[in-house]
Amino acid sequence: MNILDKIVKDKRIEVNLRKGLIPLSQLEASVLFDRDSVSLAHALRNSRTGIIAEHKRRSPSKSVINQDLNVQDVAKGYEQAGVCGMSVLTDGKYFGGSLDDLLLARAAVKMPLLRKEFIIDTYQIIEAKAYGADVILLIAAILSKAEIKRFSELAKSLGLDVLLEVHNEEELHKSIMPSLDMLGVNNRNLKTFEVSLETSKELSEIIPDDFVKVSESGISSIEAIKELRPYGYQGFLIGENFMKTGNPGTGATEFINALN
Ligand SMILES: O=P(O)(O)OC[C@@H](O)[C@@H](O)c1c[nH]c2ccccc12
Repeated sequence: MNILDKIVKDKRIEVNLRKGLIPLSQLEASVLFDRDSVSLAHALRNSRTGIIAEHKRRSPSKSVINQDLNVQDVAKGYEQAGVCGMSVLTDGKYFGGSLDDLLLARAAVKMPLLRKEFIIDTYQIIEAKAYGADVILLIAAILSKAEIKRFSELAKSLGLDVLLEVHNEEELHKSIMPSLDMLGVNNRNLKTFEVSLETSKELSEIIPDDFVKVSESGISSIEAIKELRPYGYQGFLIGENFMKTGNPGTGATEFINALN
């Protein structure tokens, strides 16, 4: 079984347990459930730099990245750096994240927050809203076309933006629909962990212009961003390159200054 299948298998068990712990009605009664979301797609369209910075403690491909930081400090550092939004990993088993990380980041900053999660059930979208997210990620590799439609329409009805992630042409063709705001091309193959910016370049041509294009993973230099911009990318999702340092906010500031 490849790692992605394993993650999804564990996720189904986890979500079923969560549903038993916290009923939907309780999530919907959360204070944050009525909060007006802020749009990441809008921020990216109006940005000169387009950086989305991620909070990621560890990953299956890298194991430990940085376990010593405080998510609120990281969030504030990113916001001060002037990033367009922050991605918060909420998967515990493989990435060392949690919904509490999302909640704490929400308490610390006003910028758009993306719940970075393997979403396989509508329950997780209600959770995302209840814990303060503005954006959800949907991964085409683990969803059917009908699920992408149902999940993205639910997210839109809650005022959330949707970032749909693809890795190849087939996933892209299956996914194009009006209920998506942003199309992300993951430069890392989630099944093999191989990283190549060529993936973003190749798929850019077939992404319709109505979507904000985001290039994800393996971006570690200003040059990479300059290389990707001519292909129409307005968003760049960066995790490890910032998180591996003692102060991710400083890393993000240097990056943004160099791009401006
Ligand atoms: O740390 P990187 O290489 O900069 O990558 C960030 C982000 O793109 C990556 O964490 C990611 C992209 N898509 C995902 C889906 C699930 C978990 C993680 C991811």
